[in-house]
Amino acid sequence: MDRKEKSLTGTLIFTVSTAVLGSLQFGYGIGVINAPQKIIEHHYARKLGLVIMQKSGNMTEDYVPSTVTMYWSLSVSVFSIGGLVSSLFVGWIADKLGRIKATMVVNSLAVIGALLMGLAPLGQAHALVIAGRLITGLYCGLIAGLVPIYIGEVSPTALRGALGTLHQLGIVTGILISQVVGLEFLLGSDKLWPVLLGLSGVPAVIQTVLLFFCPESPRYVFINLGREEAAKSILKKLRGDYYDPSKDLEEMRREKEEAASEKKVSIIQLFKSSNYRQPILVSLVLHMSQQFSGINGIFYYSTSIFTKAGISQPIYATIGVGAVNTVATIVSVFLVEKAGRRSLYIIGLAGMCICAIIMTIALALLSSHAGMSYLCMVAIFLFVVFFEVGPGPIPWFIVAELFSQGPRPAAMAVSGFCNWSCNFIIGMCFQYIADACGPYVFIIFAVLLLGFTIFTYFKVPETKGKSFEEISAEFRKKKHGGKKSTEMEYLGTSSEA
Ligand SMILES: OC[C@H]1O[C@](O)(CO)[C@@H](O)[C@@H]1O
Repeated sequence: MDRKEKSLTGTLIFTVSTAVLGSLQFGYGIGVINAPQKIIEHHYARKLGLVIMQKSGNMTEDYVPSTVTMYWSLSVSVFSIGGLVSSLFVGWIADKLGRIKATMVVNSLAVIGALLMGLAPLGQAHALVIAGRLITGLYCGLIAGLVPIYIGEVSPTALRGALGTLHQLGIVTGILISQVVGLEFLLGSDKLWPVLLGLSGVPAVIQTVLLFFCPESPRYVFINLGREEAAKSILKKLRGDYYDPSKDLEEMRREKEEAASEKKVSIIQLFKSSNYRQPILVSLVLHMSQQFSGINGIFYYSTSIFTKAGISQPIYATIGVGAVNTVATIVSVFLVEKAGRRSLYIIGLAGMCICAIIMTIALALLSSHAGMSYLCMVAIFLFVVFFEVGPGPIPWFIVAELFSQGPRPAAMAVSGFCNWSCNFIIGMCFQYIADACGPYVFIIFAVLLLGFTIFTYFKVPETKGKSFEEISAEFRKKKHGGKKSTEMEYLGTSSEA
């Protein structure tokens, strides 16, 4: 491997750090709504003129009227609906405006959403928060696709996985920040919750300013716009003055020629063409496995799971989950270029499967055996660690690796849509399944995780350290010469880089 290919230049670090401000905001949007639930529900009730305290005997008890619960549920879930809808437009906006301008335009949604939520107490709070969450969701659906596309296209091959993992690191850091600042004695109070929700627009403003100093994706400039000289000077900026970009340019030139015969690939063509059938299947199953691993069962309901498991300070245990999640993702940044995507994915899923079984045993024996609450807590922490080893970060960037410039944006859109849909399903159903299955809820995820592990073993290719061209060349070779055909045949000639 060319040593220079691995070197991180100041411009590359600056560019990728600017991009992941979008991921940070996505994470903040996921996490921010958990802690202040009670406080905001009370605010809605007061504004709506509904009584929220009830006297029972000598005690005054909390009572949340069903209208308030309905508005609250909507405030939470409308975010995913926004993400689900907008994720389908990622490809269109990324190609229409380019990666940088698209991100700038999309940032305006983040600011509008934040303003609506931050100013909610001045009007009909519930309506403004719901509208703000919807617009923030629309923003997140787009940014969750734009960031990995852009990072994948500016990164050198040898660092594509490590830098791609930074998207997930941004997400988990955003979740952790929102958990901490959402504590009641910080911003999760009756007075400051609008600031807590409104803060979500700040990274978008900072990012928009910084983006003026970031180069456009060289692949977009060359392959989509046909400006070879401009792409060359961007590559020199990103890789350093002494870097010889001829190899990259040659690779892009071939990809451009292919793209010319291939034309733009729409979402429908992605499903129709047999060339894309296998990679789109792998992409969708990976995103499904990320969400149906049950990770958000933990993230959305950890406080109630910890309470059931008998942990005394559940809120802090939840923040502990956020912290462990962040540390594990940092470790993953360093592992992904060493161990490879495929092996980390298999280890991650299999590890989560074992943890889900341990969690089930611990929850089932909770009342009869001392110490089970600690076993349960350890299993939850390890479940999260295994998630961030592979299933957390990899689906976001491997889709960009499995497709060339033509179908990449459409593939990202469909995969993002799949991720949001599965996330929404878990968010809506987990509590009902947990109520129905009691301590056995995680058995369902253990079974799914086993299935996903087997699928990964047989179907997911290794992409570490390979250029798009190398990947497809290797598989063409295997297709024609090897005894055993491999799953990578599907990259086919027309989807090559
Ligand atoms: O770190 C956990 C978080 O990561 C995601 O899967 C995104 O990659 C979220 O859905 C989840 O809340």
